[in-house]
Amino acid sequence: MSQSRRGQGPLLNFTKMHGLGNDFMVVDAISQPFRLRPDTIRELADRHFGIGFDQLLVVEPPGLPDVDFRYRIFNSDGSEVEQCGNGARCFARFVRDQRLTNKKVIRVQTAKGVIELRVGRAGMVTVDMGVPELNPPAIPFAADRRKDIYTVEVGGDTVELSAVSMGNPHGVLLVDNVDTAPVGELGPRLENHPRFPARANIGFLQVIDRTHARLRVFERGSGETMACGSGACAAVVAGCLRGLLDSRVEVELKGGHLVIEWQGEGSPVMMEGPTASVFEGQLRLPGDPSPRRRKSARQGDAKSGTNRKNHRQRQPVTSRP
Ligand SMILES: N[C@H](CCC[C@H](N)C(=O)O)C(=O)O
Repeated sequence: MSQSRRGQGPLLNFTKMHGLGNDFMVVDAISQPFRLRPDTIRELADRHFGIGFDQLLVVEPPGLPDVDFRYRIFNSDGSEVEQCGNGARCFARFVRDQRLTNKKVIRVQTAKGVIELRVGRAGMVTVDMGVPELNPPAIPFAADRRKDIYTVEVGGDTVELSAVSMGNPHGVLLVDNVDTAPVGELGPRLENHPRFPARANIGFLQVIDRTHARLRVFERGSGETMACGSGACAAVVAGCLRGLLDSRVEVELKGGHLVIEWQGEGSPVMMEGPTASVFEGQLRLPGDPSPRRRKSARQGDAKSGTNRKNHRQRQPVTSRP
């Protein structure tokens, strides 16, 4: 955290967790006030100057009658997103470790719908990731009609990919060998391709046989990660649509294996995998302006709007009242 931003604010308790090396800072925003600006999230995500994580996961009180918690997800670039599969498994373990619930079936509200987390033995968690969305406008992906395989022009090359939403957008390419796939070169170009107006997570899928696959994912807002749960789900959907995979697939990612099941269109994708809790920490957040400065700022605002720039500052991320 930059020297000038060193915290004078409140202490924030957090837990560092991962799902197959896809790592998270997890915050209970029920038992403690939570307020982080996107630029602070970026600083905390830095693996040299901050805590270091792929995503920040926030536990909030439920916003709907039939759910247990609200689940918010922020990429390391500070962007808030709709879904994180590996994070959902860690979320389930976190809320039980923190005694926020003793349920083994936990319903959580995400930005794109409700998902169900089932806690198993030895840190294993199964997630009902919901029904994949294949209609281009809902992904979102620019196409005149829905196809199983799209042709996309990128930087003078033509690639074929499938487009799937698991609540978050994914493009999935078929490759002969993930070890030699152009993840670093094609990943960022497709992540930011204009046909993905909300950007996208880009999966590179190698089919071993009808029940085994290998996958690397260049994630939207975080770059290549050791594993991507929603990416594994999207990749199995894409492989099934292409007639290459059966309904139950073991997906090998850099950080380990997930089991993905999908019975076909209209049915939910089920993901099973491990969770790990690494350490607990405390962080002193950047202080707000001192009461005196804050008062003068208010006066400034009240007086002449001289602090108008303050109104333009991007709103901090705060837990819902
Ligand atoms: N980068 C993703 C969010 C995290 C997804 C991934 N970590 C997972 O396990 O699903 C996005 O912007 O949609």
